[in-house]
Amino acid sequence: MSIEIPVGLTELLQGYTVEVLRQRPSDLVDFAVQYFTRLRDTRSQDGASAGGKTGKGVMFDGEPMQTESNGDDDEDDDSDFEPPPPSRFNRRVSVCAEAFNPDEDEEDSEPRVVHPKTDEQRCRLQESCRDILLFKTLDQEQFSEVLDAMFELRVQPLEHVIDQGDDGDNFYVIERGVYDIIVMGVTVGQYDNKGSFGELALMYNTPRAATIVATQEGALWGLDRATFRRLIVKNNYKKRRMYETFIESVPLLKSLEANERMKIVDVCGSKQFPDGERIITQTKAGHADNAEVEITRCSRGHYFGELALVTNKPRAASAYAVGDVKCVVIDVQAFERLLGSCKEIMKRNIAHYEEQLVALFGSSMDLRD
Ligand SMILES: Nc1ncnc2c1ncn2[C@@H]1O[C@@H]2COP(=O)(O)O[C@H]2[C@H]1O
Repeated sequence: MSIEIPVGLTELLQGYTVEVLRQRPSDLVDFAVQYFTRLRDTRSQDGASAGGKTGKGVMFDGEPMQTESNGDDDEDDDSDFEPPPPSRFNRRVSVCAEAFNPDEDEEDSEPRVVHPKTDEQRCRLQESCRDILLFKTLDQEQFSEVLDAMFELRVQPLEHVIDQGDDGDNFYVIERGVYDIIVMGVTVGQYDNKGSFGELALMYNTPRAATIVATQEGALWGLDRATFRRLIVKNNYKKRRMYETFIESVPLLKSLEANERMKIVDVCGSKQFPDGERIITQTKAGHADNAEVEITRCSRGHYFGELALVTNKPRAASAYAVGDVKCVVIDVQAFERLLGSCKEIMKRNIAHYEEQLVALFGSSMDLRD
């Protein structure tokens, strides 16, 4: 007898299973009722079918859980010096739950992975990696090792680069193409010709937290799990120590749990700007004569750049470095994922911005969403 599996059943059950593994509910049936009710409500609200677009709302309200090792060591066996580009169709399949402890990581003993590249490829790769925050704390030698290990990947429209629930095989940097981010069947965001994804499963040894689908033909650079862990995750460990005290002192982040703050450290990078350099550029029409007027000055522990992300509107002001400036930066997807609970605090600040504008210009701009 042949049994036909209905389209979508596997993804549906996989989504549920991933959430169970992440949240470990005490009652699986109650949890299933909540999970599927929420899924149905979200879909009917958005009027979208599975994978349909819903704008920028974030469904992901908890980070993947870090679990203890099950002692089941199924690491990739990357013993070749020049391995063929890892296949997207030959993925790690078991749910891996190793504990995160870079100091005990045995991957240090693995040989270096090198995918030879032409000069032209290396140029394109370097350009794509220029603004990748996770690479910002690498020293020159480590960065060069990362570039050596990366491999080129062409993707076709509708191709799933990552499926939610899978084990993490690679980290990806976008060279070009637009990619949907889908969580539990709902599109929660999009990468548009820049950025990177696929770090969470490799950092925390958890199943993939989202599905990533190419909406058009595109090009990516992949970095294998072993190299990612050996260089990026280990470096992040040091980064945690470096930024811990600073992040703890930022008033906005005080409402977060300590482990939530550490996740911000994991994905943040630092950027330096010389005196006078423009850090963000106003893209929203300003006041009548368009002359630039200083509204305020930010100093250590303050934040800026959040308004456009909270309101989904163009940048309402420019920011310039006064003296040499070092900023801690996170990208928009991490902002959505990790700072959701701080958004209310940020929104409260909008009233303050509006008051500043009224004081300066006699009227405010429409800053709200
Ligand atoms: N809201 C989101 N929830 C989960 N993952 C996201 C989200 N936005 C972007 N991603 C990326 O999607 C990737 C899916 O694989 P990973 O879980 O390894 O890492 C994830 C993140 O890099």
